[in-house]
Amino acid sequence: MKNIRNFCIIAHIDHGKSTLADRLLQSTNTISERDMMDQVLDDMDLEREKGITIKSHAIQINYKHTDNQDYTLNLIDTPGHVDFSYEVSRALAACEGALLLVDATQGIQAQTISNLYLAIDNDLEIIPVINKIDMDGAMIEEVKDQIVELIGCKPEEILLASGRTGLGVDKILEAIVEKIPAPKGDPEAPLQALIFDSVFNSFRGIIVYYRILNGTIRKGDKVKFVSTNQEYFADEIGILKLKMTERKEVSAGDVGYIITGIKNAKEVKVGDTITLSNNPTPEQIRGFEEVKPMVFAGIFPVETDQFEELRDCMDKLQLNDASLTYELETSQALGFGFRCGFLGMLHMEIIQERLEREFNQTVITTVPNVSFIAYTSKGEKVIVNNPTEMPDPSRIDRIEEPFIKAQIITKPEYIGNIMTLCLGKRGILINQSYLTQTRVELIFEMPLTEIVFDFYDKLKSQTRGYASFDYHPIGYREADIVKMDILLNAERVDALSALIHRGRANDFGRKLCEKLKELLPRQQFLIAIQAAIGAKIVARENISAMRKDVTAKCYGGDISRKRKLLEKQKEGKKRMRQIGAVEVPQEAFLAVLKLDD
Ligand SMILES: Nc1nc2c(ncn2[C@@H]2O[C@H](COP(=O)(O)OP(=O)(O)OP(=O)(O)O)[C@@H](O)[C@H]2O)c(=O)[nH]1
Repeated sequence: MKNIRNFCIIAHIDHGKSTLADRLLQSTNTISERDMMDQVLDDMDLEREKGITIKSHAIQINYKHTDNQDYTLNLIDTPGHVDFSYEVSRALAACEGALLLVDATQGIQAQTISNLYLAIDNDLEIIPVINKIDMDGAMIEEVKDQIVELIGCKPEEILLASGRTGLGVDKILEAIVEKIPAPKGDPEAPLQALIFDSVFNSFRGIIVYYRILNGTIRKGDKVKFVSTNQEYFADEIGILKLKMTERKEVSAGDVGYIITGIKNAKEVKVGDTITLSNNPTPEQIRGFEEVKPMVFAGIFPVETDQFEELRDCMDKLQLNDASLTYELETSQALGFGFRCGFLGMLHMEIIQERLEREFNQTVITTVPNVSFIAYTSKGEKVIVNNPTEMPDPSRIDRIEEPFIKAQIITKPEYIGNIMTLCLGKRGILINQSYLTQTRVELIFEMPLTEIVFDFYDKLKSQTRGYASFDYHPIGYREADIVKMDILLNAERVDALSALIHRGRANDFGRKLCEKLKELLPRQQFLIAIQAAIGAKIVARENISAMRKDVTAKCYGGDISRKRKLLEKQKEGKKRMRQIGAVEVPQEAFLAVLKLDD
C-alpha cells in the first residue's frame, strides 16, 4: 500500500484539467500514442463536444519514480461545473491529495477556490500547479502571489506546467509521489468502500467505481450497499486501467470497479458505502448525501402521440443518470409529459441535448423553476415543483424559497456592475474582500430562483467575461411569491405559468406579454395576451388579425402545387400547439428565458 497514491486534479472550468491528465497518461505510457485522442478521459461525445467533463472517471497510472521504485497512481477525474459539486466532493473523498491547477492567464477563479475548500474539508494534501505557462498572456508571478495568498504555501512549492507542451509533467509526477501520503487502511478490517461514481453499460448494467478505505473485496463476495440496504454478488471486480482490468481481489487503498448486474442507476448512490454482507462495517463513510434536484421543468413530446416513446427514453436516460428525476405531468396546453428535476441549468441543458441526440426525441421544455415550499393556514407543508401545484393564495400561510450563497470573483472595476446586478436580483452582500490588488471576491446571499433565468449571461456581459461564479444552497427562507398566469384569448395556458417574486411580478408580466407578442404568429383573428395574478390582469398585448393564405401566390390552377404548399404549412404546424383557437409555437414556451431588461 505504501506505493499507492490516490489523487485528483481540481481546477476552475477550462483551466486545462483534462489536457494535463492526458499528458500524465502519455508520459507514463499508460496509454499508447496510437490510442491517444485528445482528452481520453472525456469519453462521452457530449463531453468532448462541449469541452467539459460531466462525470468523473478514474484511471490507474504505473510510474517509476526517481527512487527506482514502482508506484501505482490512481487519478480520479472530477467534473468542473457547479451543478456537479457533490460529485466533486465525493471524488475528493476518495483521494489523499490534489493537484490544484490554475490557468496562468486567468489566475484564481471562483471554482478554484470552492474546489480548494472541498479538498481542504477532505484533508487532502494540495500540490499547487500553474498551468498553460506556454501561453503569451501567462502572468506567472502574479498568479504565484495569488496562490501563496490563498493557500499559504511557499512560492517555490508552486509547480509550473503546460498541458499543451508537456512541460513540467515530470515534476508533477515526482511531487505526487513525494508529497501525497500513501493511503492508510487495514486490508483485514471489515470492508468499507466509498462509491464515487458509476456508469451505465448496456451489456453489463451499472458499473460502480469505488475507493476501498478498509478491507478487501473478492470476486463472488456478497456485498451490501449501506444506504439502500440492498445486497448483490460481486460478479466481477477489478481495477481501472484505460479499460477495466479484472482482478480476483481489490484491497484497502486501491481504486476499483465492481459489476453486480444492477440495472437501475437509482440503486447506486454516489457517496454510499459498500461493505460485505457477512462481515459488515459498523460505520458508513462520512459525507453521504442524497443529491436533490434544484431546478424543475416540464419536458413534453412535440407530438402528443409520441409520449410513450418519450417515456421509454426517459427511463433509459435515468438508468445512467441517477440525478435526473421525473414524474408524470399533464398540461392542458401540452398534453402528457414529465416534470423533471435537474441539479442545475447546465444539467437541464445536457439532458435536453441527450434526449435529442442519443434518443432522437424532439421535445418542448417549459419554463424552469426552483422548488418552493408552501405552508397552508392549516399547517400543511406543500412542496411546489410546478406552478400548478401552488395552493390557492387564500389557503397559504407563507411560502419559502431556496437561498444560495454566491461567490463571485472579478476585477475591481466591475464591482459596481455586479452590485447592481445582484442587488437587482434580491441579493444581499455578505462580504467583499481583495484576494490581490486586481482581484476581488464578493459573497452574496441570493434566492436561487433569480439565478435560474439569465444570471450567468448577465454576469458575463456586465463584466466582459471577467467574473467567475460559484454557488451553494444554504436553505430556505420566507418569500413573497405569486403565481403569474398567461391567458391567450381568456384561456389560461398552464405551461406558461411562472412563480415569481411579487415585487417583480408586474414588470415581468408586462415583458412576458411583449415577448409573446413577438413570438406568436398573427392569426386570422385578434389575439389578446394577458398576464394575470389570480383574477387581476396586470398586463395586456394584442396581436391584430391577419389572413395568411399560403396559396395566394399560386394564381392559376396548379392544384398539385397548392397541395404541396399546404402540406408544407402542415409540417410547420406540427411544432405548434393549439391553445383554444390560438396556435402557439414552441419558442413561446421558453419566452420567459428571453426577456430583456
Ligand atoms: N496553450 C495552452 N492551452 C491549454 C493548455 N492546457 C489546456 N489548454 C487548452 O485550454 C482549453 C481547456 O482545456 P481542458 O483540458 O478541456 O480544460 P478542463 O479544465 O479539463 O475543462 P473542464 O473539463 O471543462 O473543467 C482547451 O482548449 C485546451 O486545449 C496549456 O497548457 N497551454
